[in-house]
Amino acid sequence: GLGLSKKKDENFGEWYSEVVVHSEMIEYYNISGCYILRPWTMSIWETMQAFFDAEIKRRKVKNTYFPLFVSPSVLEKEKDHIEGFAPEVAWVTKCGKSELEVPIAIRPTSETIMYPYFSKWIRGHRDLPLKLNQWCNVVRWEFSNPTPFIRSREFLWQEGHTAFATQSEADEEVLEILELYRRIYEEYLAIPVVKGKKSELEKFAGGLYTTSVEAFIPNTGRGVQGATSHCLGQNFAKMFGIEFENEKGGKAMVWQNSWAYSTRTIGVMVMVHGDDRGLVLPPKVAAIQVIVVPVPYKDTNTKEMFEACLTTVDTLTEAGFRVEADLRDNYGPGWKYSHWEMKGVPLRIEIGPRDLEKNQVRLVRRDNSDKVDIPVSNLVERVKDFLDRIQENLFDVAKQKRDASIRVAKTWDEFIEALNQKKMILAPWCDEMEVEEDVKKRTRGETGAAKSLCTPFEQPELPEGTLCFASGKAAKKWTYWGRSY
Ligand SMILES: O=C1CCCN[C@@H]1CCCn1cnc2ccccc2c1=O
Repeated sequence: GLGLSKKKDENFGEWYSEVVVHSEMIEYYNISGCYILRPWTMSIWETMQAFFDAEIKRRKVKNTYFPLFVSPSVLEKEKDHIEGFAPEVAWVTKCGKSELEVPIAIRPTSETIMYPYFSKWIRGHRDLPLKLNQWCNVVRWEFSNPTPFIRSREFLWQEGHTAFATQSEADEEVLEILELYRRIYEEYLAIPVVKGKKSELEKFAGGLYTTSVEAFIPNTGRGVQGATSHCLGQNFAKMFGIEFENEKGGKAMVWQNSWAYSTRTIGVMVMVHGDDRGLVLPPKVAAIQVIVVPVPYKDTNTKEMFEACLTTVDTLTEAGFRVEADLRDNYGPGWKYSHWEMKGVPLRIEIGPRDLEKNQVRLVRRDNSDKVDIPVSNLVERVKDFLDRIQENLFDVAKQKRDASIRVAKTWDEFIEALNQKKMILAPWCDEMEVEEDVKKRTRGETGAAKSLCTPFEQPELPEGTLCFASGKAAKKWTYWGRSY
């Protein structure tokens, strides 16, 4: 029947699995770690894609499409780039009944697929900057517990790959793209994120430095890397011989970036905003922002009521909202309320006999259940106001909960205490890699070790003499730590 059998605060993992299925976003698939993305998911993905694609096109990034398959010699071009990831690479070893001479890898990311051609296409400084992006799927055959959207063996993403003549151009773009990722989370998904730099241990090993937007799930006390924007330096240029003749006629290697966000964003949204009645969609990404439900009484004139519903749909559609009416006569209003609440539709409009008489409608908010009767004459402006308030409120509530989950820790004991209370920890750190490795060892447990999440660009004051929470050495920076997905 309708309704969730698990509560968010009691059994988060099962609550999450139920919500993504009952809201008709996901269908489980008979291969572990693979999921069917249903239209309710794809419409969210497409809304974010429309925003991001338009923004990168404004920045003269061009979309391209490279093959899914990569040969081993190319994939393993740079040992240290691939070694940590090798176990996750999926291979095609046969077709039909015959073995392939040479196995072929399925792309887990496209650096090694693209960069031989960057080398071929980039000859002179006029070929720069080269800015390409592709919207595609990637495959990483992970073995840690699969979770819809958050950790799947195949996922959709965009991967941007750019090449510049100078480091400063690359540095500038890294942060421009990171700001777009912040906007996706904060302005579309209504999720607060921290912008920062990854540690040497957590960064993309093939790159120079990694920046990221970090989200947090208060219920599980886990951080989640929301999106990444890497400066690759000249590392891949050296590997693949990507050099150009500069204005002075000399040879120089290019400076590169790569950046991505994926369908993981959607899982974070479900986790942050969902409640015990199901999904809660921010209006900006909701496929249906307003659902109109007739509330017929025993002898009501349903014809007049349905007409009022359809007129409401037309008026709001013309005003630019995504609105539908549920006029199915095989379900009652109560069933419809639960159904559309489970699917997270931000605003419901009820039209009953009394509403018809008074030429009004009832608005019901999904986020806080507020309801108000409004005259039909004010319909468009009140619906716009309600949807804007829902979008803001979802962000404000999520930010309040995230901020309440942050603890400052200056000593190891304070750190462990906060970790056990499922907090995101801001701690002064000496920035030594061995110390971070030690923290991982000392916090290893059945729910996973703590790791650094990022060093926020917004650094609080670090008084002279502040000591590292883990090593006792002189602290160099404030860094966020926590368990993570
Ligand atoms: O994040 C991004 C942004 C988009 C382009 N790629 C970079 C870095 C990807 C790092 N990575 C991540 N998993 C992998 C898994 C198998 C093989 C290689 C890799 C791998 O290189």
